[in-house]
Amino acid sequence: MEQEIGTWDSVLLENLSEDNFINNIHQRYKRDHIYTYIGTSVVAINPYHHISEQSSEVIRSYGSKGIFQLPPHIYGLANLAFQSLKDQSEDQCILLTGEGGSGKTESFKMIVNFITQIQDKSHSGALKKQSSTSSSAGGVQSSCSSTIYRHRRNSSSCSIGPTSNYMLCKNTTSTASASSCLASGSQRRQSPSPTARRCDMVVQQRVRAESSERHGKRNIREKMVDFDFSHHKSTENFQIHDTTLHTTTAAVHRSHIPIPTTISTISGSAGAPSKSCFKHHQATQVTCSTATPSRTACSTAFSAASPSSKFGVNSSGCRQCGHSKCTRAQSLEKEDRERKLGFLRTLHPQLNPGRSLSACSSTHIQRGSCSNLTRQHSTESYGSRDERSSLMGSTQRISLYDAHKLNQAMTAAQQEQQYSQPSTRRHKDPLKRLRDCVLYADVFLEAMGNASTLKNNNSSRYGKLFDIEVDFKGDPIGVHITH
Ligand SMILES: Nc1ncnc2c1ncn2[C@@H]1O[C@H](COP(=O)(O)OP(=O)(O)OP(=O)(O)O)[C@@H](O)[C@H]1O
Repeated sequence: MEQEIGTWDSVLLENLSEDNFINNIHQRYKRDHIYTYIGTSVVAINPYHHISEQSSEVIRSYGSKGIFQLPPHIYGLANLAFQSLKDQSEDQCILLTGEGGSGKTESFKMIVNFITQIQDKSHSGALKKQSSTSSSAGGVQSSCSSTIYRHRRNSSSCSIGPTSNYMLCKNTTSTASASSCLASGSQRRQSPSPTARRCDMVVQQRVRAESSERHGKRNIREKMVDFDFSHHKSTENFQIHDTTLHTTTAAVHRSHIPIPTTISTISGSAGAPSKSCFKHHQATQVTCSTATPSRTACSTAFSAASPSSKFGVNSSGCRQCGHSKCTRAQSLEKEDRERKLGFLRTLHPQLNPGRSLSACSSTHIQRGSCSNLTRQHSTESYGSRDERSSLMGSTQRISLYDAHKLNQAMTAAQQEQQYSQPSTRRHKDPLKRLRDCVLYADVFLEAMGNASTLKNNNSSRYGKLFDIEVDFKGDPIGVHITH
C-alpha cells in the first residue's frame, strides 16, 4: 500500500495556493501516484504508461473500505457512488471532465469495471465474513458482521434502532469493530457475572428483534424491486429510476477531473474488449456511421470482415476446397447472411419493428459483444428528428437490457438443458453475461463515433451519458448510453 507521498487530499494542504496544489500533485505524480483527492473529487493525471493499480485485488480492497481509508484512487470515488446508491437509494452521478486525451475514457472504463465487479466481491466478502465469525464467535458476532456488510443501506436510518444501540454499547461503528465485539463476547463467557448475563440477554433480544426487522424490510424491498422491473420494461423512462448510476464525460459533480492515461491490458484482463475487437467495431463504423448509411455499404463492410469470405461459395464453388456444393461453405454463408441482417437491423431500427436485436445476438455474443443491445433514435421531446440532429448532432440512444426477467422466468428444466450443452455460449451465468455486456456496451458506442486525433488515436467525439441500472442488491440490470 502506498506510503503517504505528498498530501492525499488537497483540502488538507497547509498553505492552500495554486503553487502548493500543483506541487503536491507533481510530487505524487513523480512516484506514479496519479490520483489526488480534493474532498470527494479526484484529480487524475495521465501517466502515459501502465500502472498496475487496477487488479481485482485492488478493486476488492477499495470496495470494502471508505473513500478516505485508502490512498486516493478512482475506485475510491466509484465505491463512494456505489455505496451511496445502496445506502440512500438515490441516483448517483459521476462526471468526468478534462481536455482531450487526458484519460476520461480510461477512467470511465475503470469505473464501469469496478461497478460490474464490485457486487460479486462484496457478496462473497459478506458471506465469508459471516461464516467465519459465526463459527468462531456465535450469534452475536455474526449478526454484527451481517449488519455491517449486508445492511449498510440502513445504516443511517438505524441510528436509533437496536443495531446501533448494540454497536454503541461496544463503542463500535466501523468494520474494525467486528473484532472488538468478538473479544468482549468471549470475555463475558469467562466471567458470567449477573450484570454481564443480563447484558447478554438484552443483546440477544436486540439481535432477534433486529433480525426480524431486517427480514421484514427485505420483503418490502423485494416487492419494490418487482415494481421497478416492470416499470422499466420501457426504455423511455429510465431517468426516473430510483437506483440509477450515471457516468458522463462532461462536467463535475461529486467526482473527478481526470488528466490520465490507461492500459488496454488492464481493461482487457478485466473483461474489457480487446484491441482487435475494438478495431473490428471501428471498421464497421467507418462505413456505417454516416448520417444515412446505405445498406450496400454496410453489407460490403461486413463481408470484408466475415469468416465466410474465406470459405464462401462463389460462382466457381467453395474458395477453399473448390467443391460447388461444399456444405461448410453453405452453412457459413447462411450464418453470415443472418449476421448481416442482424447488423442492418442495428443500424436501421425501422427494419425491425420490434426494435429488438435477437437476430444479431448470436454473432455478437460470439465476438464477446452485447447480446441484447438495441440502438434507437431518442424519442425525447426534441421535436422532429431533423430538429434534434441540428440541435445535438446525432442523437441516439443505445439501450442494453438483458432478459433479466426472462432469465428469472426460465424454468429449472430449461436451465438444466442449457447448461448441459457445453457447446452453446448460453451456459454462461446470465448475470456474468450481463456484466460482460455492460463492459462491452461502451465499446459499441465508441465504434460509432471515435476518431483519431493528434493527441489521442481513440478520441471520443461526443460527450456521453452512460446509465447503469442496478437492482437492490447492486447487480446491474441494464444500461443506457446516450450521446
Ligand atoms: N490511467 C491511465 N493509465 C495509463 N494510460 C492512460 C490512463 N489514462 C489515459 N491513458 C492513455 O491516454 C490515452 C488517452 O486516454 P483517453 O482516451 O481516456 O482520453 P480522453 O480524455 O477520453 O480523450 P478524448 O477526450 O479525446 O476522448 C489512452 O489511450 C491511454 O493510452
